[in-house]
Amino acid sequence: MSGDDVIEAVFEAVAAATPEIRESLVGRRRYEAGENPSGEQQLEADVYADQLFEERLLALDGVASYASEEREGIVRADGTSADADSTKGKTRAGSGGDGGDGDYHLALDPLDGSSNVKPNNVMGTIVGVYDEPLPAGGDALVAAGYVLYGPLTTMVTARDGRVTESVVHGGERHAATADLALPDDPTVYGFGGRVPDWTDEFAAYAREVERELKLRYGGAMIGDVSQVLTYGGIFAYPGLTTHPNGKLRLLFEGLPIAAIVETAGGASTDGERSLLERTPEELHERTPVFVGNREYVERAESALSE
Ligand SMILES: O=P(O)(O)OC[C@H]1O[C@](O)(COP(=O)(O)O)[C@@H](O)[C@@H]1O
Ligand SMILES: [Mg+2]
Ligand SMILES: [Mg+2]
Repeated sequence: MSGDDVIEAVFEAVAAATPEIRESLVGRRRYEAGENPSGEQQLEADVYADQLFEERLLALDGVASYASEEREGIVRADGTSADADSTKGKTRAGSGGDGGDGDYHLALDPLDGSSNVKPNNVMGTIVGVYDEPLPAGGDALVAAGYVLYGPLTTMVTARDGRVTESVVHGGERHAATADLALPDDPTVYGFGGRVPDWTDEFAAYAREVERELKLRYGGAMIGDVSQVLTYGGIFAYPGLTTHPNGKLRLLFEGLPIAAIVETAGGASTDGERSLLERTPEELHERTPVFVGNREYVERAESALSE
């Protein structure tokens, strides 16, 4: 199986699981299941989606391992697992012992914005396809995609320098926009974190942006980034005075979303450099995230360096 075929099979399997994910929410909307490795409350829906994707994706030829925001360690296709500590600071040479025959390693946020399930607002699924054992960096990210569970189910994928949006119906993708690009005249912004926890530098930047763009913030990164991809603008979950690395996870959220936005002609930063230049030291490492039109990303970088 060629690399392209494996990536296609991964996206196809993610799309095929979406009717079951939507259906699963009916009975799993309110029940809390524990905490994830980042110390956040998990819903039963988070756990269900994680298990479903693990099962479906590890069954694909060419997939060596699976990691997700909802579990501590990595599961390999050969049935072995590695805990998060044993992956810390690992050397990235070769893939021997990292999952058997497959060349691809998947990092998923099974349900992004799952706190939106209770109020019945949008949420997503994020997938990053890496050609090195996890935790790998932007240079090893060969494809990325997300599903948005909104009034429609849509899927956006980035690979080979192109971003495609599809409508998913009955678990199958129907191409809607073959070459998605960020609009040149940005109109929306969405910033996460409590305003009192913003740094002075970020607050000053936010004041400027507020005067130029209109607020669109829904509490699921995928929904907020979809606003930016559609209308142009900037999404940020900045470092906070209380949490300098913000909330979002580099491997599961920051890198795939940066790859999608950059491929669509936009830019990303952690405040200092493109997220795609980063390699996480740890599986669940957090990072500030800024994605959107280049002008707004560059202005964020200069505001934060003051
Ligand atoms: O509730 P807040 O602080 O606004 O945080 C919202 C952010 O948290 C997230 O929900 C975190 O993702 P998960 O739901 O996958 O943990 C992002 O999607 C979103 O951008
Ligand atoms: Mg998330
Ligand atoms: Mg999640």
